[in-house]
Amino acid sequence: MTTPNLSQLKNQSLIKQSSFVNGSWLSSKNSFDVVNPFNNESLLQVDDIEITQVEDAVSAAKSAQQAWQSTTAYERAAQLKKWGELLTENLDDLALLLTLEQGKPLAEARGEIKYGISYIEWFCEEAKRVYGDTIPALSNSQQVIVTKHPVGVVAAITPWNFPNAMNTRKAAAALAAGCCFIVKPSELTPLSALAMAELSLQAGIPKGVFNVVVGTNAKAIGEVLTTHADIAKFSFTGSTAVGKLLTQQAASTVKRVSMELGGNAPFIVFDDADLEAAATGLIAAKFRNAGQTCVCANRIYLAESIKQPFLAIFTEKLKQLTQGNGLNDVQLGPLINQAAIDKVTELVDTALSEGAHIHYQGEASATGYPATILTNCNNTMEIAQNEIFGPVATIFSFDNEQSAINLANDTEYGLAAYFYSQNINRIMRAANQLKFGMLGINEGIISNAAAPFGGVKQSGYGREGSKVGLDDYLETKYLCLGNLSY
Ligand SMILES: NC(=O)c1ccc[n+]([C@@H]2O[C@H](COP(=O)([O-])OP(=O)(O)OC[C@H]3O[C@@H](n4cnc5c(N)ncnc54)[C@H](O)[C@@H]3O)[C@@H](O)[C@H]2O)c1
Ligand SMILES: N[C@@H](CC=O)C(=O)O
Repeated sequence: MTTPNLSQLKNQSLIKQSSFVNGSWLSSKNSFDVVNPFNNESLLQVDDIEITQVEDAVSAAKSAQQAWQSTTAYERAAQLKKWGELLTENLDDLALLLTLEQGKPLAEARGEIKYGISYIEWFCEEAKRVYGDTIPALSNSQQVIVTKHPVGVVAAITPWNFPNAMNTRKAAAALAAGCCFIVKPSELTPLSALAMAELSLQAGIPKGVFNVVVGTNAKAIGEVLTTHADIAKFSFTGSTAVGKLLTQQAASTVKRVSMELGGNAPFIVFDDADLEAAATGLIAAKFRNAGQTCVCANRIYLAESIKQPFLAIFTEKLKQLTQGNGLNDVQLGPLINQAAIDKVTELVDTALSEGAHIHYQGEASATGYPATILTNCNNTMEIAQNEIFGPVATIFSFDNEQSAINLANDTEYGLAAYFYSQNINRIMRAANQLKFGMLGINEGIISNAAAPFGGVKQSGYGREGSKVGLDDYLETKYLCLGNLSY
């Protein structure tokens, strides 16, 4: 077994132990441990930011805002490009750091870093495409022009499950639009964000433009970031429960708000599906990051007529996945911490008491949860209405197309949904009726910087990535020029 250790990083300058504000590394009185989820050992102690230092970060971003928004889109794009290139040069180290603090297998960590970089690459191009409008006027003596402007300082809070990409997806859009940015990553995975800050410094991004505040007092830090009058926009990725609270807080100063929240994705296999392709898609959609992904399949609806053959193929594929230390050749890493294991255990135990059966269960490492298939599930079970966030596939069945769609929509969430069918008419009927922001149709992996990522219902609002991804960071101004004579 490989011994997890930060000393394995080739570029030791990526290992940072304190918040990054105004181009400098802050020190504070208290510190906290960043723990490797595979063995629960401390990787590093990181300074726990003081609240006055979070306020300093806001002041730094505010001071840098005018100069940053006065740069041309081409200048901002060049700086972002350099940042992205440095992330690429350090891809191996960033992936190792990510696996050490988050646990996902190294191959997935590499994939996440590339995915994170793809947002930087995308937004440095989109920066050059912030267009306005001219609109036909009400009279010949008028000209009507619409211009776009950065909203101002942006603050963000991000989760532990994608410690790189959830930061670049927001930061690259904000910086490209001309907004200075402060992010509070999860206290469970601050090291990836701090390594990104070091590379922003090396890329020459001016001080105050990109700031990272790390600390354990999420509530107090969150209060500053959601209520400070000098922050114009707040962007959150995390659970729906915390998102609701932060939305309320941000209302006190009427901030622009984006919410990328939890999901409860249905995965429907219709009777005309290619079963082999559907089982491969389900392995990807369910077991990516050991099931700890907002778009992970959470409820698997199988047409009664294909249930047994599909389960046979799916179970065989699942048996091939190995679990353990993400630094070794495994497909399933640990869960993030004991609380996550306890939550999955409780959901499974409750489902069993409500009538579910264990169809398959693999072996788990001490800090993982075994890959599990539960059959005989129904929508009234607690496990059907909650994000499992673990490697547990819950199997439901249906007898006709409309009931599958109705069951899939029977959730307060609306992030992603998946379905497999080879009938184009059915595909269009289902696509039109499913109430989700993103659909994987005969596809289990939908992440793409060029596509609009986001949900409906209690999965939030706003879209990240794509040609609309800059909109949340821009104000629209209407200019009505009158009394013209020409
Ligand atoms: N929709 C998306 O794009 C997307 C992407 C990734 C994760 N998620 C969701 O994130 C959740 C998993 O992440 P998590 O467990 O880190 O979520 P979480 O909501 O517990 O925490 C997210 C962030 O919020 C902070 N936080 C927690 N309580 C806070 C408070 N009272 N005030 C201010 N900040 C607070 C945490 O420190 C962390 O940085 C899942 O629900 C998942 O679906 C959604
Ligand atoms: N997996 C998502 C992030 C949510 O967890 C993505 O692909 O962007």
